[in-house]
Amino acid sequence: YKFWKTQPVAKFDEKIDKEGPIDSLKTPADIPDEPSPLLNDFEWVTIDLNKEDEMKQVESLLYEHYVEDQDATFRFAYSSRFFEWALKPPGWRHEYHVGVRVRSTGKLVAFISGIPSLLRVRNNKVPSVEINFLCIHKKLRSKRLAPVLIKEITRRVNKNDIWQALYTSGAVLPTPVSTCRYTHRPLNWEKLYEVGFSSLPAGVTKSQMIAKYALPSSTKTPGLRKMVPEDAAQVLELYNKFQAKYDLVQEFTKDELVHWLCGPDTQRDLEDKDKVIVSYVVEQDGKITDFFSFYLLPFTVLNNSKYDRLNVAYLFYYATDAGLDGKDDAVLAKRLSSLIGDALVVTKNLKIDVFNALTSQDNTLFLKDLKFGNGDAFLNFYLFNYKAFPIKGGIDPETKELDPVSRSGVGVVML
Ligand SMILES: CCCCCCCCCCCCCC(=O)SCCNC(=O)CCNC(=O)[C@H](O)C(C)(C)COP(=O)(O)OP(=O)(O)OC[C@H]1O[C@@H](n2cnc3c(N)ncnc32)[C@H](O)[C@@H]1OP(=O)(O)O
Ligand SMILES: Cc1c(COc2ccc(F)c(F)c2F)oc2cccc(OCCCNCc3cccnc3)c12
Repeated sequence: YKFWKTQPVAKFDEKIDKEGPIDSLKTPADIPDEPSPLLNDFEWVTIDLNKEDEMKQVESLLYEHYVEDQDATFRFAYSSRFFEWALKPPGWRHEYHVGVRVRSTGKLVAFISGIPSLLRVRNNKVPSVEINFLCIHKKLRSKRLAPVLIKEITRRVNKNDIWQALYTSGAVLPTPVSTCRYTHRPLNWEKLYEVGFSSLPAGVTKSQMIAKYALPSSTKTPGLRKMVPEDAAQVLELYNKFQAKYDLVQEFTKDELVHWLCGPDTQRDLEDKDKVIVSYVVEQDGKITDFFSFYLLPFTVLNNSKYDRLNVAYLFYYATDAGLDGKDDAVLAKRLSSLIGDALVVTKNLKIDVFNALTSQDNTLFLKDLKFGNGDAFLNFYLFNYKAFPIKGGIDPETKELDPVSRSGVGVVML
């Protein structure tokens, strides 16, 4: 850890006595006005995501060079439409969209991004940024460029008097504040089998697997309907009450909640199947008692003769007033199984192939019941320049199996 050893992050197995910033003596005046030097052939740029061609360049860089599964069978296919949502929430800043170009050709070869976020870590409010989409062209890997990108976005963020960050990664780095497990609920099992994601257990036929994952064609929750921006005040109140139980939470203004759950203004009138974010509420007697949301982010299927794309939905934020008294988990589990069960029906009808969820939030209460299978990968949550006691990730630390009893303290969902 030649780079991470030099950063204000908790060292591995470091015992901490209290929670809070690690470095807290700097002010923006201490921060350099200039970026670190790059190798001569390269130059720093601020990407202007309001320019279609620059948005396209970010999309293309990540389309070819972003996160793959370890067998290099699938790669995330983030689109410009997704970045309009993920990288331009209320309060977004151009300077947090950092690129590296080849000086002579202008080719974009690296990117890293940040968005402003007000975190709550247990009882402390932590103004921060969420760092995501760190990507270096495959031909420029293992040249220590990642630390340079991380230092540059840190410099730009510090200049604005922000000193903490939240990020996730499959990579193991010093030091996760929480670790969650990937889980998957097949919707189109046959396609998952044909692309090599799902396997056929011994002694089971394909039609038995297809029957196992069958779903009703319509939802069952009375009062379930699509969310509209006018619902935001009630949804925000419900979200805040429901998320109060978690240790790591992203706090939203009403405008931020509308952005994250209803999408950018420009995408409001799209059909659900073309949206990046889909949200539903349950309204009973004029009162919103529940909501759920999921985002749509496909995978490119690498070298498969029949399919080149996998349609994936990811569970995003949800809440129900069934769980607010915190007394009876059985009532909460039953309500969530029914609610998220309807989310499966909605995504199946949108021709989604698999519905993904982490073991965060209250998910371990319903994952088994709804036939989510455990993935073989984990997502680590990290805080930059902030010491925090470990936060439960919904899995048993030893066995890595789901932990429906102590559940998770992670309320935030990263894209
Ligand atoms: C206050 C504001 C603070 C803001 C900043 C907060 C921190 C944000 C941190 C970033 C959050 C990102 C969140 C996401 O986007 S996670 C998604 C990351 N992107 C991908 O996985 C896409 C495909 N992979 C690549 O593009 C490259 O492999 C990347 C760019 C990932 C590394 O490039 P490369 O493979 O060419 O390596 P290197 O030679 O340049 O550098 C090697 C050094 O980099 C450390 N490394 C490797 N992978 C990661 C990683 N995912 N997070 C943090 N550090 C990482 C590694 O431990 C080593 O350091 P050390 O072991 O020597 O110490
Ligand atoms: C990613 C991901 C997976 C992998 O899922 C599949 C992989 C291959 C498939 F063929 C397939 F059908 C999957 F569903 O299952 C998940 C379950 C819950 C949440 C998941 O990802 C949350 C979004 C992670 N942000 C992207 C990212 C990923 C790694 C590091 N940094 C950022 C995932």
